[in-house]
Amino acid sequence: MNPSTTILITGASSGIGATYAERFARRGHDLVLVARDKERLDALAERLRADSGVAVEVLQADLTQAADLAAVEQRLRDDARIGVLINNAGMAQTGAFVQQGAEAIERVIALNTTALTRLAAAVAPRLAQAGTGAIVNIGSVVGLAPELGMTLYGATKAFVLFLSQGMSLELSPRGVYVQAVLPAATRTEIWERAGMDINQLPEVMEVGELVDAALVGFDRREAVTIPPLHVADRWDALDGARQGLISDIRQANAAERYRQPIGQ
Ligand SMILES: NC(=O)C1=CN([C@@H]2O[C@H](COP(=O)(O)OP(=O)(O)OC[C@H]3O[C@@H](n4cnc5c(N)ncnc54)[C@H](OP(=O)(O)O)[C@@H]3O)[C@@H](O)[C@H]2O)C=CC1
Ligand SMILES: N[C@@H](C=O)C(=O)O
Repeated sequence: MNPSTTILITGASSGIGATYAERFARRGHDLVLVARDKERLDALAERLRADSGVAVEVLQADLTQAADLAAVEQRLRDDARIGVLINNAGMAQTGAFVQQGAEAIERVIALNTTALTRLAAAVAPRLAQAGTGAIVNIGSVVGLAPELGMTLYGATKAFVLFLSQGMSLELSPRGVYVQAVLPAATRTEIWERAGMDINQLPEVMEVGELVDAALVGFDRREAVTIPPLHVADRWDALDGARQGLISDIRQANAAERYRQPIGQ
């Protein structure tokens, strides 16, 4: 990737986003860092400028707020230097589905799906026009596993995977790389913010290991990168089975098992 490409990272004030910022700064890229906590963003920006000599701009935004989201969209549309979007900002949710209140539902969907989709949609036409660039969407293995007990959060992450796969099919022929990254439990603040104790989890990946693995997938131009999945064939088999369904599910007549017996 051209080192003059600027990378815009959402959720850059901590965890996975801050680690992406550090790694891309080391690669010599200028950065635009987006999150709500300006003090933390400023401190990170100052450190990255000093350590790596790159230009780092801070864009304070609450991506669940219309005006802030619109400002980041505008920046992605207008700034031709930005060639990569790391669509990372997200929040988790705890509790059973029946315990979710309207406000919490709105917030998690607004951040994990609406903002992510709108930012991708803001930058994609310009990248497609230029025939280059990349969009990285951070999903989660929870989006593959309703059994993990995070129904609402997992649903937003299933959305991220579907969106990324569709975007990849549409945009890769136009020169734009789209990657879905699916971490499993990773040591960041997301757990505490959602009121969960990370120490209760059996397996937790360190954030540096997660982002470095995601970047190996990025450099290989993988469409879906699942750092904790050791046997890559398992994903290939799952996705292959899904693709195998496509011709089967496009039928004009209901399947035999759904037909009413004649006379009833
Ligand atoms: N850690 C894990 O176990 C896993 C994480 N993920 C995903 O990784 C992504 C990053 O999370 P992670 O680094 O773990 O968690 P963190 O809580 O450390 O980071 C979340 C980031 O999102 C920002 N953010 C939160 N709310 C908003 C908002 N309303 N507007 C703008 N920015 C916001 C936070 O900054 P600020 O508070 O300053 O706004 C912070 O920079 C998320 O999408 C998450 O779902 C996926 C699988 C596993
Ligand atoms: N962020 C985690 C849940 O809170 C996950 O996706 O595993």
